[in-house]
Amino acid sequence: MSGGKVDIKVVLLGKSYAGKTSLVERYIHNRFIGDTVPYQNVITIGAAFGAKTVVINNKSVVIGIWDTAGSERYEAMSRIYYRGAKAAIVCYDLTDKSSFDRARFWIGELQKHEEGCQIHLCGTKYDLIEGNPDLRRIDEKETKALAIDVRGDVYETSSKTGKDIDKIFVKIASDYLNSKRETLEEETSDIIKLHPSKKHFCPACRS
Ligand SMILES: Nc1nc2c(ncn2[C@@H]2O[C@H](COP(=O)(O)OP(=O)(O)OP(=O)(O)O)[C@@H](O)[C@H]2O)c(=O)[nH]1
Repeated sequence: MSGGKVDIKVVLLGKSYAGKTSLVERYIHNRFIGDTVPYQNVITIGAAFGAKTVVINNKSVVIGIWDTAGSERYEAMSRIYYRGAKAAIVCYDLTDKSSFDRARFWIGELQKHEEGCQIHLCGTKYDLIEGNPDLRRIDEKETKALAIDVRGDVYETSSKTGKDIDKIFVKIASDYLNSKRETLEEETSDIIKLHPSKKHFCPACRS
């Protein structure tokens, strides 16, 4: 997709190496480049943009995804990219405790500056802990508590296997459609209040 209208802006935030680019690659192109390309060749500089159309109940939603650079060197730039985002996927590597601290940092930023942005928590690299639970460094209870705190969802994904990646974007698209429907319903009820039916004011009808 190129040059088309985007319905909803989504931003990915998180520590460098947390797996943000891999998540977008899996979602948009259904591929995992990790096994074939050395990490130095895929490190994000600034930010990257991609888009995908989701269809829910015959309704299309174009999701525009900003994949920000995790390196602290680009922190100021990442702030520019989350402006106006309707949803944020805050990523942390399930095998790296420090990546969760960084996720908390980004959540604090969003809460301070982007009130209207729905936050989703995303633990990455689930495939690594699946066969070896000892590698898990981030407690599920802690992430669930944080998700309740931010009124968002928490996902544990793998870009290698594709686990739960589509789910995040389907949820974001459904939330968008629901909020659009609610707005339409509110507008319709305002119109009805402003323009009550003529019948109500018809003297002949009162008799
Ligand atoms: N096993 C496994 N490795 C992953 C997964 N996701 C990402 N990786 C690896 O983790 C490393 C970092 O992934 P990236 O997607 O480049 O991380 P990033 O968050 O975009 O990093 P920056 O661009 O520096 O912000 C790469 O070597 C990936 O192959 C996953 O689900 N499973």
